Formats: sequence, C-alpha cells, structure tokens
Amino acid sequence: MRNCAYSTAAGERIPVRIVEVGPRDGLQNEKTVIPPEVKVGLIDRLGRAGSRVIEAGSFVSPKWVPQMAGTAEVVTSMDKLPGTTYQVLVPNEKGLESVLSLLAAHPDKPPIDEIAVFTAATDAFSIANTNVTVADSLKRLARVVQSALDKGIRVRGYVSVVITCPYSGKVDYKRVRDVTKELLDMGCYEVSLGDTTGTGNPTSVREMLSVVLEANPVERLAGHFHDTFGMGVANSMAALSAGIRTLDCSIGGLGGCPYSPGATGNVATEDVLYALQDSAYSAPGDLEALVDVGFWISERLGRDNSSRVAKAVRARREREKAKL
Ligand SMILES: CC(C)(COP(=O)([O-])OP(=O)([O-])OC[C@H]1O[C@@H](n2cnc3c(N)ncnc32)[C@H](O)[C@@H]1OP(=O)([O-])[O-])[C@@H](O)C(=O)NCCC(=O)NCCSC(=O)C[C@@](C)(O)CC(=O)[O-]
Repeated sequence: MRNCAYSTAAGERIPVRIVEVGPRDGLQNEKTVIPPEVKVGLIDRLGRAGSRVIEAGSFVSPKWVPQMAGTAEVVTSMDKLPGTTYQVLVPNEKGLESVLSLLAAHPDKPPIDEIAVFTAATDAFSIANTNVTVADSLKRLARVVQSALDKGIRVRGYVSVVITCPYSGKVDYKRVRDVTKELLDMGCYEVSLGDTTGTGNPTSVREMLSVVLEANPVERLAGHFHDTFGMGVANSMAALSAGIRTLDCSIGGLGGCPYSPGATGNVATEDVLYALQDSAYSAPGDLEALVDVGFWISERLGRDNSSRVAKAVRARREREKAKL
C-alpha cells in the first residue's frame, strides 16, 4: 500500500492519523435514500484504499437522521479489515445498547471497534442536534462513556461548533476548552474539535486551539473541519502546526451536518492527503485509489465530487490518456 507521503532526504516524517468520516458525517446529510449495499461498498473501498480509521455509521434516532437507519446491517455486512479501526457514533444509552447487542451477537468477529459520542460548545446547537443542553448532554454522555469503558470499548468524543454556532453566533472558546476537558475527564481517549459550520480560518482555528490547549493535552485532540468557506485544508495545516496529529476528513468532501444549515461537507480526504505530500507529515492512504473511491460514491449519489484534488487528478488522467 503506497503512503501519501513520499520519502525524501528530510528523514523521518511525523505520522498523522486520518479518521475517515465520509460514511457517517458524509452520508448522513444526503437527501436521497442510500441502500445499505452502497454504504458497505463505500466502507470496503475505503479500507482497501488504505483508510485506517473509518466512521462507519451511527446509532441515532432514525426520526432525527433517517439516512443513518440500517447502520447495524451495514456494519455486519462490511468486510472488516485487520489493522483498520471501525467506529460508530452514538448519542445516548439506547445507541450504546444497539452496539452492545451487535457485539454480543458477533463475539468471534466484533463488527465495531469503538464508539464516538458528541456534544457541542453551545446550548442552541446541542438542543437542535440532540434535544438537550450541553450540561444535560454531558450528564447523559458520562453514563454512556462509563458503560462503554466497563465493556472494554474505547470512546472518542466530538465537540461541535468550536468556532461559530449557526444559531448563536461566535463561540466562546473557553466553553470549547471546558467541554473538551469534561469529555476527556469522563474517559474519551480523544476529542475531535468540530468546525461544524466551516466558518473558521487559520487565524480563528489557532486562536481557538490556544484556548483549548490551556486545559487539554494536544495529543488527545483532533481537528474536524468542514469546508464551507474553502478553508478545510488551510485549517487542517494550522491544526498540525499547533501540534494536532489526528484529522477528520471525508472522501470526496461528502456531507454536512443536518443541524447546520448551509454547511458543506468535511474537508476532502484527497485534498488533505495531497497537501501532506512531500511535507514533514505522513498519512496513510493511497491517493490515486481514494480518488477513485470519491468518484465512485459521488456517482452513486448523483452529486458533484467536492474534492478539488480529485478533479485535478481526473483531468490529469484524461490528458495522459489523450496522449496515448
Ligand atoms: C439524541 C436523540 C435520540 C434525542 O431525541 P429525543 O427525541 O429527545 O429522544 P427520545 O428519547 O424522546 O426518543 C425519541 C424516539 O427516538 C428513539 N431513539 C432514541 N434514541 C435512539 C437511538 N440511539 N437509536 C434509535 N432510536 C432512538 C426513541 O426510541 C423514540 O422512538 P419512539 O418511541 O418515538 O418510536 C436525537 O436527538 C438524536 O438521535 N439526535 C442525533 C442527531 C444526529 O445524529 N446528528 C448528526 C450527528 S452529530 C454531527 O454530525 C456533528 C459531528 C459529530 O460530525 C461534529 C461536527 O461536525 O460538528
């Protein structure tokens, strides 16, 4: 498997972990119903193209996010590759119960390795997304995290709207810092900081991180940048410069958040891998193969591929073919 960073005389590269959120964050916002076999096809192709951490779906209320119904079928049908971590998002104890029943039903081949829980930096977003304030969501999540840890399941955390909230405007970064700390203190191994609206730029991302880092170790943070204003790659690089070593990305730039009107998908996986080429960082994933995966899923969804790099690679391939 080729790695996106090529070796140079510069020596050892700093490994960056990429969490591929396309099958969950990407697909959850799609309007058309996506059959489970397409979701499975996407996850399997991502794994074969070198994605090493894949968020495969979510166990949320199908009334709130219909597109994620059927996650149980998806995770029990996918080809779970050794060396790849598969996670699902859960909002509450009911979601965790679904995960635990699946694990109990498949003791020899657990379909899921870990879960992710989520809250927000503002009450307005938390209520829109999960029907409870941030304080109430943290109480609920503390129970979920403890139960998961008791069963030996690792838990990742998300904080949404770390820069701007679509309902209450500019976010107080101290709130991001404190909510992040609560998630880490309750046992999340890592917290992913979500610029849900994609309004951040490298300056605001750096400012936000400097406040969050007052109370949280950088090695337990991840960056999750939506690309609404085209800043996803720049913000990812700013996060790496601040010491973050895990980035969430979405193949083909799929997605958006159902509770962040107008926000586009996460920064495209292909764009981040291209930005890391020949840099001080290395990340897993075969860029050429991932470009194919991005076009494969975009075609199935009848949508444009949002990755600038994928489009440029396709254009280069067409030029090369024309020369033959
Ligand atoms: C949290 C709730 C459930 C509260 O929703 P609620 O309506 O307050 O919950 P409830 O307990 O009153 O239950 C309502 C119904 O949902 C069912 N239900 C309840 N829980 C579950 C469950 N786990 N799985 C399946 N069904 C569930 C429950 O059984 C009941 O069914 P009924 O009796 O009416 O038939 C709801 O608000 C919800 O599901 N929200 C999820 C919203 C969501 O998925 N948002 C997108 C993910 S977060 C995100 O994208 C941001 C992130 C992470 O990517 C980072 C970033 O970019 O910012």
